[in-house]
Amino acid sequence: MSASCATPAPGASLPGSLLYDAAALRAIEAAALAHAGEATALMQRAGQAGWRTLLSHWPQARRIVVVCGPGNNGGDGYVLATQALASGCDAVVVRLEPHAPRTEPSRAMCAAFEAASGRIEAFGGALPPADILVDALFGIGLSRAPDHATAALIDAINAAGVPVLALDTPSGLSGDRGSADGAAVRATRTLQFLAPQLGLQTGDGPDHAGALSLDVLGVDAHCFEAAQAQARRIDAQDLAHWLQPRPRNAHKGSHGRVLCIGGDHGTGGAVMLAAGAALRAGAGLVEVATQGVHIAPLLARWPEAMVRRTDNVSAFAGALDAADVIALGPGLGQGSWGHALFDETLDAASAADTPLVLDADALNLLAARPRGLPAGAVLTPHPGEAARLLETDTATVQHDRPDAVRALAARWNAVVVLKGAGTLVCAPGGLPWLIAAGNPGMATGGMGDVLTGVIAALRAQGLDAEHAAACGALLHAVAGDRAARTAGERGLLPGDLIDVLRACANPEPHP
Ligand SMILES: NC(=O)C1=CN([C@@H]2O[C@H](COP(=O)(O)OP(=O)(O)OC[C@H]3O[C@@H](n4cnc5c(N)ncnc54)[C@H](O)[C@@H]3O)[C@@H](O)[C@H]2O)[C@@H](O)CC1
Ligand SMILES: Nc1ncnc2c1ncn2[C@@H]1O[C@H](COP(=O)(O)OP(=O)(O)O)[C@@H](O)[C@H]1O
Ligand SMILES: [K+]
Repeated sequence: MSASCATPAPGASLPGSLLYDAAALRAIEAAALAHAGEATALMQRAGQAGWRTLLSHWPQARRIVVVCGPGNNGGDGYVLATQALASGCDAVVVRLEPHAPRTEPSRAMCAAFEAASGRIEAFGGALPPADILVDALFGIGLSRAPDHATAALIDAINAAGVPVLALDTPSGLSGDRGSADGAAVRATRTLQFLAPQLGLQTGDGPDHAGALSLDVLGVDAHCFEAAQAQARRIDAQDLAHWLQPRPRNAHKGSHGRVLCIGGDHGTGGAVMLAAGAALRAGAGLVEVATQGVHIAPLLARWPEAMVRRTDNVSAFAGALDAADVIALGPGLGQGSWGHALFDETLDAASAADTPLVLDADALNLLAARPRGLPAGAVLTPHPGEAARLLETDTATVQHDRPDAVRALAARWNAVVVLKGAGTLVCAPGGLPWLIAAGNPGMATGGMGDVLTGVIAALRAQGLDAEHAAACGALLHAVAGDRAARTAGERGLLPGDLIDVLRACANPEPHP
């Protein structure tokens, strides 16, 4: 195979930044306390950072209502409320009766607030009038679903119709998993402390966390060495890491040959989308094996593609042999035609060690008839397909997306792209990648087919399976964002992404 995109050498620096879970944050906190001493000092810094964030985003706010919980997250809230009072604002703390402070530092911060004549109100079903609400109910110490009374308080925050600034975590959301077991605050902005949490950026995380800020609370960089990262976050800036300018001496053979297989009767568009995306993402040659009826429309749209009619399987054996990468699944269906192509393709790819990208019905067929995959296969399930591949249900996958993607990669010994808000990409035993791009306009039929073509094209251009999947999911999401910028998210079509793929696949090189 060719190499017009290069996988970084082992040991080379990787793009992006690290994301953590609560256990890692506790480890950072412990390291920080071992050096900086007082827990109250960190809490002071957290509350002050909260106040600075509030002032910079809502400088006009005068009536500030801080909802405090029983732990140290509540302690941060008392510090913020005390700062607000000192700045001449009207600051009120609201809490549930059982949520009086339970930790030493939060008791001290509550006492300081009261000593500054701060007012504490018990929540009786309605919140006082406010210009902004501060959510200091629970942070990383959330240990169970909120009970009835707490859920009523969270509902009141969400119904208040004013901006909500969450401290550390939107209360009720798991910052580890990106899901909530019950009521959860929907914040306008979340100020994270010490290090960013993975759960705020995948699944339900983005809808609950809103915009994200981070304050490292002045903690020394070496304290982060104690923490085990949970994911590596990449965004549009990171595309240039993989998509560097091509060598001037390149030829079409340098960029690999992709074979897209799929498109049973009624779903021919899927394989056309995959093929078009593979072309626009830079594959040197794209061949399509599909039902004969789709060939004319396919060539009308993509005359650059080569086509193979596969009314019977033996008709495309030569294409299987010639391919550098095979993308199997878009529009494949689960009928006898799809079954036969699935078996034939997996047999051929296993015998020749040809890289595979499996999507859609190829994943459903795989789940129904499990078999080993050739090394370096990429699977691109949405949560429903992921559930079938894990023999569970979609809700269980979405309840803990980081766990699901790791389990899928281990179960199938393949690189897995778990699609949806905050797409996660994981190689067996590896650190997942979090794709910090994409938008709900992409929740339209056919978007996944485009992703399949993009990943296959990058694989054909020389990236290894993990990097082709990570870079491909990122490129696809960045194209989705670029296409949405022109006319909005609603009505965004897979073809709109293909139209902008080329512009996104040629980023300015980093200086
Ligand atoms: N990690 C750090 O270094 C720092 C932590 N700070 C703050 O401290 C927070 C963590 O503090 P804690 O460990 O005290 O945890 P939290 O304040 O997040 O919550 C734990 C408390 O809430 C209770 N609780 C948990 N789930 C509940 C539920 N569903 N219903 C009712 N009660 C529930 C627990 O029993 C415990 O009393 C962080 O999120 C952050 O806001 C900051 O003060 C500064 C530094
Ligand atoms: N809310 C969202 N935020 C970001 N990306 C999304 C969102 N919804 C869908 N997408 C992306 O759009 C694509 C949809 O793929 P898929 O569900 O397989 O669609 P289809 O099977 O119709 O082609 C995936 O890449 C997914 O990550
Ligand atoms: K909170």
